[in-house]
Amino acid sequence: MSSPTELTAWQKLTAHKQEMAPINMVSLFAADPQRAEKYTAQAAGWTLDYAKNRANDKTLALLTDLAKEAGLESAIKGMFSGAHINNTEDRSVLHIALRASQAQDSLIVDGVNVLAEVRATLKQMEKFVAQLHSGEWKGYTGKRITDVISIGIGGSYLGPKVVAEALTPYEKDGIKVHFVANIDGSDITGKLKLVNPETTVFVISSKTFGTLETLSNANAARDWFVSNGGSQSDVSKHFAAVSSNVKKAVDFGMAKENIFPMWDWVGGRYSLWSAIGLPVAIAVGMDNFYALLDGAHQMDEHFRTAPFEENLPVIMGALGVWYINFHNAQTHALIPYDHYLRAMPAHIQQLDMESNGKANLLNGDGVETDTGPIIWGGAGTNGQHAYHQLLHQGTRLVPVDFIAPLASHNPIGEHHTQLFANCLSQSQALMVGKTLEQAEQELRDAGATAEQVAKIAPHKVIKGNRPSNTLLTDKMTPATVGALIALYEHRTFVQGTIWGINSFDQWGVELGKVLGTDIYNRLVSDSDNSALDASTQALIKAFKKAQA
Ligand SMILES: O=P(O)(O)OC[C@H]1O[C@H](O)[C@H](O)[C@@H](O)[C@@H]1O
Repeated sequence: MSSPTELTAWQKLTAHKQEMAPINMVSLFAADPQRAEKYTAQAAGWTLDYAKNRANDKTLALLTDLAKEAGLESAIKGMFSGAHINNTEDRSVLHIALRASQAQDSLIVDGVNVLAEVRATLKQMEKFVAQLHSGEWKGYTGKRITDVISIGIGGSYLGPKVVAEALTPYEKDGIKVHFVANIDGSDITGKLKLVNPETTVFVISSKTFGTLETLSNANAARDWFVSNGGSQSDVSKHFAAVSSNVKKAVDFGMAKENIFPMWDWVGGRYSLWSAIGLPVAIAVGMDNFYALLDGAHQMDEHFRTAPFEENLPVIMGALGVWYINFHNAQTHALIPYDHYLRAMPAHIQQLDMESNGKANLLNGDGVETDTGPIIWGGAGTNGQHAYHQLLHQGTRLVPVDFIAPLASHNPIGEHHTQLFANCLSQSQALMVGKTLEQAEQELRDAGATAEQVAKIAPHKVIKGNRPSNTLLTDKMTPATVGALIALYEHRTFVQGTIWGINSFDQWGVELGKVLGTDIYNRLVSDSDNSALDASTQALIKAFKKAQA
């Protein structure tokens, strides 16, 4: 595809931006009493309120046109039918298949019924999880398993960790799940201190079984295991793997039946729905894991079938494009008002930034527009006492997604009502702001002198007109958490399709890996570094001096 800037709708949106410039959101609400109702859409247990955006009916119609002109309808069909939409790796993109296997019999891709493979793997997971929880699975001294340490990084870590945390209220008793990712030895050292080799199982999650961090941590875990009572022949009782590289996992010492398959049509950052989600299934049980898959499937079906005007991923994706490309927004914040979802921004950060951090169109030409924004965020209300100042009065436009459940899993005192009030007040404050007159009046009411009013009031002005979406659900359950993450996956795809980029490869990650190996070799040898830049040479020297 050629640049989206050549699309008619893009050009109309450029002109429309000028039309909209003098209009603020408050006046849009005043002009249309139906606005809140009209700009609300629902799917898979979630309600999206997108009324607090710099958009009117014309904006939304043009954004829908843009998505259509960019080929989103056929891109969605391509994804759901298993077309090789990941064109640089010549692969299908089928995370949707991982959550369709309970609802649909077959999906034939490249001659194979991928849903049959998915179902077989789910059965294998069921067995493993049941054996662990029933105590049938025993450690090398005959004791039942009390702890599982999941070792993986990137998509083989973030998704499972974030979902396991999000589903804390659903944790089953008896087995505690821990996560290790970083090559920093402090990570695994800290976790190993918490567990006993006799009662611990390690799940090594790596699609490639070739990722440096994961292999180093897996080796460290095995060394710890055999130097704390276990023997080499016991390794198979205490180690399982999730990987598409069975040979490497067997070479490590895993029993074949404890290796859970993955497929090249699942991208790392979309893999939590596969056996990469095994730690989640262990933590909350297979019943809840199936509910998670089902929630995501509900969102898939909505995305696949709902008209664009009512389609949550399309609305959110297109509005994102509106801010990134027509208002120069550089970042996008996710603020969950739910303690258990506090790490969600980190998962969506990988999902979105690794997917849409691209500068080439599908045909290889350079893009002419900005693509993926910087995704960031954190739990409300904590952020209100940290970075929200910039959201309200900073010079940058930061569109925000507020995410909140209507009911809490821990309804003590007035906590949840206060939490929810804060969530609503933030989106309201971002939109409404405070005028100079209001600030002056406020100061006068508080007894300030005329001089104080003149001095302080300008600092209290908040321009407002800052956009946000609010996503509400009754309660955070396995199904609603699944649907929420699927919503962001599809939103990412919508934006990538509008920009004409491939959201499913990640070539940019490779250079750092290659150079990392090169520098490592230099740190452990007396190599001639004179050809390197002076800064890197000096830093290598500093490290070597410290080791001497
Ligand atoms: O699962 P693995 O093969 O170990 O990969 C782990 C991670 O490594 C990479 O560097 C990729 O950028 C991620 O997308 C991937 O999830």
